[in-house]
Amino acid sequence: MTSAPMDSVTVRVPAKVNLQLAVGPLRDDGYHDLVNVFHAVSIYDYVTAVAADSFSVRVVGEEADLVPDGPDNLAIRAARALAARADRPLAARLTIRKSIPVAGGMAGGSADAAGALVACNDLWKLGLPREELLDIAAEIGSDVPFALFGGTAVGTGRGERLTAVPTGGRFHWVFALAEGGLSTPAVYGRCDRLREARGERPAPPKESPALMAALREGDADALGAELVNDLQEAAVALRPSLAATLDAGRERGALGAIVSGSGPTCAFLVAGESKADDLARALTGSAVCRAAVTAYGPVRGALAGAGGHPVGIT
Ligand SMILES: C[C@@](CO)(OP(=O)(O)O)[C@H](O)COP(=O)(O)OP(=O)(O)OC[C@H]1O[C@@H](n2ccc(N)nc2=O)[C@H](O)[C@@H]1O
Ligand SMILES: Nc1ncnc2c1ncn2[C@@H]1O[C@H](COP(=O)(O)OP(=O)(O)O)[C@@H](O)[C@H]1O
Repeated sequence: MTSAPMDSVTVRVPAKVNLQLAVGPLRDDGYHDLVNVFHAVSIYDYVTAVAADSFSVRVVGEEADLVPDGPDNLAIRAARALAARADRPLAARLTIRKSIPVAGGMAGGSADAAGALVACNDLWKLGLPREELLDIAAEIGSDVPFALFGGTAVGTGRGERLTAVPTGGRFHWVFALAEGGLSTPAVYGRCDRLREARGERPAPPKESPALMAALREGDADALGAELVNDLQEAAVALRPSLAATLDAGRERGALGAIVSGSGPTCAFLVAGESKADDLARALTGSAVCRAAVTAYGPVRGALAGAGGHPVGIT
């Protein structure tokens, strides 16, 4: 977090990829119980809050035109919820600088909500503690608490109840960005229907011990083999071209290839930085994606600088 001048606060918030996304049965409230292993990666949105007499939001960046600038914007909802919790007027000028792909399965909207919470908490000098910010975050969306938390963490319940996961070292990634997004509820819905059609009754989701061991040991080969996403089949059913994107990464030596969350971004785990550069170059020149970018994880969440981040993560 940087604060210059005094009445302006900028917060950097990371994207996520899901290393394990185990989806349980549909609950009565319309959500699914999950074991959601989140991993924060070095693709960032920046949220700036500036002191003002009224409230306004500006979104800038490559896909800014795809982001709602009204009450549906998750950052606006977050700022509003924070002001209500603190019983103070909603007054600030927010600027959201986007690099996280929109509706890409990398939780960019959640990142902006987390950024707005931390930036406004600081700008308004509310001093709300980490636990209270996490609580407000969970009201905004299932993925928002993790954008505050960062690092690598297991989310249970809807994905909002977090426990940090220890990791050994840094993992290198390539993300193949797609043209156009996928709707998260539509992907969950397709997952349910595919299961119903097969007569499947999903078991309660369980953490993968092999994945946890690979993370602890910093073993990228083992991690690549253990990546799993229960939403992948549904995302590919809705966007069949993703099968070729995943294949393209596998054929070019990725240690693991997976749809990120509800997609359509595809994530490739690779053996190091230079392999990431090579794969990103190869995918960028191919027809299987709009663009490919490199990143590493784990990185800190939006609470970094507010005393909330796990130690030892950049
Ligand atoms: C799939 C995941 C994986 O991390 O993220 P994305 O890949 O979209 O970023 C998340 O579960 C998305 O979390 P988020 O985008 O915050 O979802 P929410 O706003 O809470 O819910 C949007 C909708 O997704 C579905 N949903 C979400 C979470 C959950 N545990 N079960 C669900 O069924 C519900 O249909 C819900 O109405
Ligand atoms: N600040 C925001 N940035 C991006 N999308 C947002 C934002 N606020 C609300 N949205 C809405 O949330 C939807 C999902 O966006 P996003 O969080 O980027 O993707 P995903 O849920 O796939 O990770 C978008 O289609 C958009 O309409």
